[in-house]
Amino acid sequence: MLEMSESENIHTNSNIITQEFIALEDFNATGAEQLSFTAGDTLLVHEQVCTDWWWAERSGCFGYVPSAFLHRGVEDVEDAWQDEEYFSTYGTLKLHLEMLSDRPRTETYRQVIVSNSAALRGKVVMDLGCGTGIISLFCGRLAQPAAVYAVEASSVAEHTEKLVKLNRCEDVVTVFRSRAEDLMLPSKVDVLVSEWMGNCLLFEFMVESVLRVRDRWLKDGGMMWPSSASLSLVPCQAHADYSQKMEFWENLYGLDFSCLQPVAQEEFFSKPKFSHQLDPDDCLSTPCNVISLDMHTLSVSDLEKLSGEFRFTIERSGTLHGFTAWFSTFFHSLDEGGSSLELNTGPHAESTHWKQTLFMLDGPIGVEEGDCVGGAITLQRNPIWRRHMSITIEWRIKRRNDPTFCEEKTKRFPMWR
Ligand SMILES: N=C(N)NC/C=C/[C@H]1O[C@@H](n2cnc3c(N)ncnc32)[C@H](O)[C@@H]1O
Repeated sequence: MLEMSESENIHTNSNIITQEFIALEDFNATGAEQLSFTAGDTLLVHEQVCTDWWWAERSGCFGYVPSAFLHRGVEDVEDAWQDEEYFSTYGTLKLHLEMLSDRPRTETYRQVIVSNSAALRGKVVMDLGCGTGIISLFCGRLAQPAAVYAVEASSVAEHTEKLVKLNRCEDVVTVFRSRAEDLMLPSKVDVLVSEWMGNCLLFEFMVESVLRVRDRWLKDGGMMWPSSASLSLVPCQAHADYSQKMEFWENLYGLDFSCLQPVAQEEFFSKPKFSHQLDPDDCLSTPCNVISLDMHTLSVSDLEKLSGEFRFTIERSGTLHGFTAWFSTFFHSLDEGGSSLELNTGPHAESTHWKQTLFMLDGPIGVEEGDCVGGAITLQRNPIWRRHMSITIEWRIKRRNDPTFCEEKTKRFPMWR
């Protein structure tokens, strides 16, 4: 009769396993014995040959894969959406105060309701993720819709009920405390309005909830507000950030702390910096739209990976420290041929609580007027942590005065996992 410990040794050789893993990002094999895969693929790992390389299978192909790119299956992650934490952050007033204090944001939504007030008469509106209900109250007070469904999953909904009564909208506005995806409604809606935009447009991925609710509850021909959204990018200088976080270590009270610069690079510049206030004078080129989303046709699966190309001509000599991104959203008119309204969170518009997002490169690059910076940006949703993504920027620099020069690099910025 084998002792328990002996039987364990026989059956659990620490290397031989057969376990499903999910690819966190793309891997392109550099040798015949390696196995390529795409972010989100499921791989069957047969043997953890060593710490860094495992023997795995995908759709009948076998090969070595880098273990750092893999994560145990989603069932392993107790809460891929982190809803507990997410909705509790919206349960207090702090974030609502910040959003309500953002005048350009809130005023744009008010303007949308005012300029469509006649067409909203008798319509059914859903305000998805209504928070304190400000957009629903705009509808109830500035237009005459038949009904407004104010949907809010967090505990702030208790306050929303009181605000609806206090502002005499209870006969039009109904508050539903629920995740919008779980709603059972009396009818489909004519208009689905939501303020869902996160850092770099998509962070938090509340947009997935908006699309799912659109597919289930928006009438054919119904209106999405925002109707479309775009992500803009510009090559930029960031002398202040570079000096405060990197040059800072070179001469500290007469001492040399420069050996900490690689640590500073990792700690301060390996992730995007949000709420960055880009000075228009630090734009090295005319910004360009790299991604455009049509909210009437965008699908949830499109959100996994979105990418766009760019090609900038440097318009002023300076230092390329990185790229800055921001978004705009557009609100089409309910009236045929009516003009759209825009909420622009860029450096040339009135500042919003989002400000902009700065992506610092691994080292400043001198650029001259006429140089060309081309490349692509890819927003890759995290296959495990569903509210997160990584942003990869590939860029190459061609110099006007030196046709033989061509520097090509790529950098991946997790936001935030
Ligand atoms: N990040 C920006 N700009 N706005 C975030 C706005 C988020 C608000 O919408 C609510 N919310 C988010 N997702 C859902 C959902 N699926 N169902 C119901 N309520 C939801 C949150 O609790 C916040 O109050």
